[in-house]
Amino acid sequence: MDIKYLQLLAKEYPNVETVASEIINLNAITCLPKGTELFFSDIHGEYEAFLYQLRSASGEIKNKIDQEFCKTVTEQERIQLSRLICYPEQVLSEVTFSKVQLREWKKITIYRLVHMCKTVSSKYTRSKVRKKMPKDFAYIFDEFLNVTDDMNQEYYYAKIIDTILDIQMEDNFIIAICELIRKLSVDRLHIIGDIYDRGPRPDIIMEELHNYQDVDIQWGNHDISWMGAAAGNRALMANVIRMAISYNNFDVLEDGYGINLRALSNFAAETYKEDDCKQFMPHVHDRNQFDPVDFLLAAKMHKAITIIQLKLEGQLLNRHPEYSMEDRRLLEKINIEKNSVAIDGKEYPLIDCNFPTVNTESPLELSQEEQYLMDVLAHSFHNSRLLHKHIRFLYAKGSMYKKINGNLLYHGCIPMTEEGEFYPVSFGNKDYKGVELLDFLDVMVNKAYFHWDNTKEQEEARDFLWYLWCGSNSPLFGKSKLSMFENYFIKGSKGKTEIYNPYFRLIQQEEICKKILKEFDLDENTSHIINGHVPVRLKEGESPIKGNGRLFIIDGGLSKAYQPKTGIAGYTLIYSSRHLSLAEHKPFCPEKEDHLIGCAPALKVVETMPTRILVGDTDNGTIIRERIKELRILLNHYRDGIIKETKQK
Ligand SMILES: O=P(O)(O)OC[C@H]1O[C@](O)(COP(=O)(O)O)[C@@H](O)[C@@H]1O
Ligand SMILES: [Mn+2]
Repeated sequence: MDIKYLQLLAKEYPNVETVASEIINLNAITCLPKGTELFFSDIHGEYEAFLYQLRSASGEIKNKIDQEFCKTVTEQERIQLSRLICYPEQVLSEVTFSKVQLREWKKITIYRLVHMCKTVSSKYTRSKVRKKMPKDFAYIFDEFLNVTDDMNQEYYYAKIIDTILDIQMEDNFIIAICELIRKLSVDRLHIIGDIYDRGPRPDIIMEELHNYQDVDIQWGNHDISWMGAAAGNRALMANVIRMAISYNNFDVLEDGYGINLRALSNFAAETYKEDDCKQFMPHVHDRNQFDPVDFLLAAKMHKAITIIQLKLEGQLLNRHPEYSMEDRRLLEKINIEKNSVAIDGKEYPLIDCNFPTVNTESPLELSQEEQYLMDVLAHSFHNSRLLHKHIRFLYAKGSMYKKINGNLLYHGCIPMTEEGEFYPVSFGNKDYKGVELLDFLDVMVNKAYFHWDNTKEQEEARDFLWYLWCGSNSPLFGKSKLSMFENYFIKGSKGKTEIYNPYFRLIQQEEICKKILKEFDLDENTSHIINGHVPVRLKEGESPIKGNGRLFIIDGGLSKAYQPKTGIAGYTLIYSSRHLSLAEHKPFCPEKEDHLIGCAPALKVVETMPTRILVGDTDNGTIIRERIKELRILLNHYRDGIIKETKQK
């Protein structure tokens, strides 16, 4: 081993005693049960439901409360305790007792919370628990968690609680301990893409994730679309604005990210003055808390930005014949005299033929006003601090795929041929497929945002994010086309079908799932693939479990817009030291008083581990063993006098 590396290590562990105690500590950690991992996908801006599922650890907290207190505490009180752990500020503000009763209630509540905290921390080392503790109460928590049943200790414990109440710090204490219980209930969070679009406030979700310690994200097509918009791709800027307006989500744009929509609003009101914009009515009414927008004006803005997007996409496709998507330059395929459009060789009548800004000579050219309003929007995207904070976070924690503890996570698919071979996708002069394809795309995604030199290469990478959003060979999209134009302008369902990549059919076969796992260098007999992207239509008898349990699709429709299709409100996957379970969520209805009672997910164990999984069996266990090896070498170097010890005072 490199002596220079050992000398660096010696700075952290300067003598035999410090090395020895770290070796003992690390060995002990490998024998603890592995922490619980929670998997989410396709959150789609539904911040209320997501925050509840995250804070309740997908029902795990209530289960633990039931296990601990089912014999001594009523169901009603157990529900109240779980609600308190999720939303302490709110529950504390709601309790109505007399002064004496309130003190009693708070005292008992603190005892119960401390008990819960001990239960959920039992899997971790003291040091790990300390790291998760809110700083303000760290000392008291430490005392509580390590108190024994000895009589004097009990007295000491009661004294601390009385003092907390006497000095009126109990609410702060309760809020802090609830946060600690939540943090200890989930060791690691995996987000398998699509945080953005459709639902009202993805920015609030991003803020919550930003404050979370251990999280990884696998980018979804909707996330990539926002990343591209933030990187400066104007077609994607138009796309994210169009999606937001189509769901009447002005708050995320204006209040959340400070995007200035005034130029768009003025332009739309003027240009589409005589147009009822029927095809462009937002899907949702009354959504915005801040500055609600007139519904008809929203429809006009929606149409205005859609036309701009179609122009910008056409221009982008002109720059990139290699995408082989000329057939998507649909504004050029409109026949104004006949009021029709040619798609895939067929003529379809248009249901909306009012295109006041489209110049038939050069349909893809922006009018002067459109150009101006795009400049205004681009300026906002460039300068939104919060947007860039969130996008940087997506980059820092995100990737095209992740391998972790025997699971392979990615949002959409690995493009395949009908025969089940990895589909080769050409970029430049090279073909990429399988794992190589995803690795290559990861580099491209990073280039698009982080190379600030505005070279042609970066421009290409930025345009490429648009391809990842909707290109047929994009693993994040995985469909033959995105029928945006067709959905707005063609009547009925003809010509609108988006055909899924063969992957989505082939994954029913265990052999195909095993082939993918092998491609990613994972054990084909024990590992799993976890995907999102395609809503699982439970209502129609579809199952989230594919390939004989080798693959899970956990997009069950957290997005409200998709719940009528799926019949439920999403899945989360929970991987504890004993089980892999699917939590099937019911729609989140905060307007109902007892919603948290009806809201508990149905839990289904999909795999029981042959023996309890320990930290030593995880990826982190491998890293720890490596570290122990290095520390042992350092220990020997101290003993042989090759490296000199520094004694601490
Ligand atoms: O239902 P919406 O929000 O109008 O969006 C429909 C579009 O969204 C997509 O499904 C892509 O989004 P997903 O990644 O969530 O599936 C397109 O294929 C489709 O055309
Ligand atoms: Mn998706």
